[in-house]
Amino acid sequence: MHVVVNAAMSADGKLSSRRREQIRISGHEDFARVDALRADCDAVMVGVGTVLADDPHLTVEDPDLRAERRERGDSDHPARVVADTRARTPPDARVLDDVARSYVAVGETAPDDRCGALRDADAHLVTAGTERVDLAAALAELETDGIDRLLIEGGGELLFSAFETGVVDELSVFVGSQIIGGRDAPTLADGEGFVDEFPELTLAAADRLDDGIVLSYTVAD
Ligand SMILES: NC(=O)C1=CN([C@@H]2O[C@H](COP(=O)(O)OP(=O)(O)OC[C@H]3O[C@@H](n4cnc5c(N)ncnc54)[C@H](OP(=O)(O)O)[C@@H]3O)[C@@H](O)[C@H]2O)C=CC1
Ligand SMILES: Nc1nc(O)c(N)c(N[C@@H]2O[C@H](COP(=O)(O)O)[C@@H](O)[C@H]2O)n1
Repeated sequence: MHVVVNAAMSADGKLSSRRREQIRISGHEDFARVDALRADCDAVMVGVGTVLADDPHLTVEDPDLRAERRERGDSDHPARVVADTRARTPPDARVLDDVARSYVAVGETAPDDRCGALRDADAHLVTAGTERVDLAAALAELETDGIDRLLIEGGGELLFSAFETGVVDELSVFVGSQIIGGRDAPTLADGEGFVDEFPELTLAAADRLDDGIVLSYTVAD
């Protein structure tokens, strides 16, 4: 599976504020770039923290991009995937609506009643890991379902795990022109943090967009 990470961060590296509410960091051009990235993927993944904070939809906005997907035999929208160990995704979350296929990756001890409620909402459950969703195992399971290209959009906890697990092939990050600040505000990679063996990136491009810049990297194996 090819895994692309995309995020938007402030000039001081924050994905949102300490209130963990969605903040518009990207401008129109960057949102259009993200829409094209989504359209190029088989699935878009976020952590349950982002679902609870933002209630995202994770679909493709541009009708032309949807038409191109149909022309190549794909559904209008990529599938949505939530990493959610304890099955906390609300069954009425937008990410579970019927416009696209939805997966929730849960842990082995996720409560049966909450898993049942997610199945009732037509979510496809993938079970992997105990303390936290085992990303490598979950992604391997998704690959058997035809997901070959995955976009992970955040938040900071999930992105750290993705880098820690070594599943990321590419990173693109829009750096906006504002300061958000806050020691508890989410950053691109939160989690425990690395103390050595830092994932190494190769800068492939730096493109000015809106009032910011998109940095595109490949990730060393
Ligand atoms: N600017 C941007 O581009 C973006 C900003 N955001 C912002 O980020 C914030 C949310 O980020 P954050 O709070 O870090 O939440 P995340 O979306 O990263 O979700 C984290 C949660 O996912 C669950 N999870 C399951 N498996 C794993 C795993 N293997 N590794 C890590 N987490 C796992 C955990 O909950 P559990 O243990 O219960 O499973 C964890 O607490 C919001 O404020 C949102 O607005 C989000 C996306 C993009
Ligand atoms: N690319 C980007 N730029 C920003 O400024 C953002 N705040 C985000 N946030 C992410 O987009 C998701 C919302 O998706 P929908 O519009 O609902 O499809 C949100 O949950 C974050 O993942 N992204």
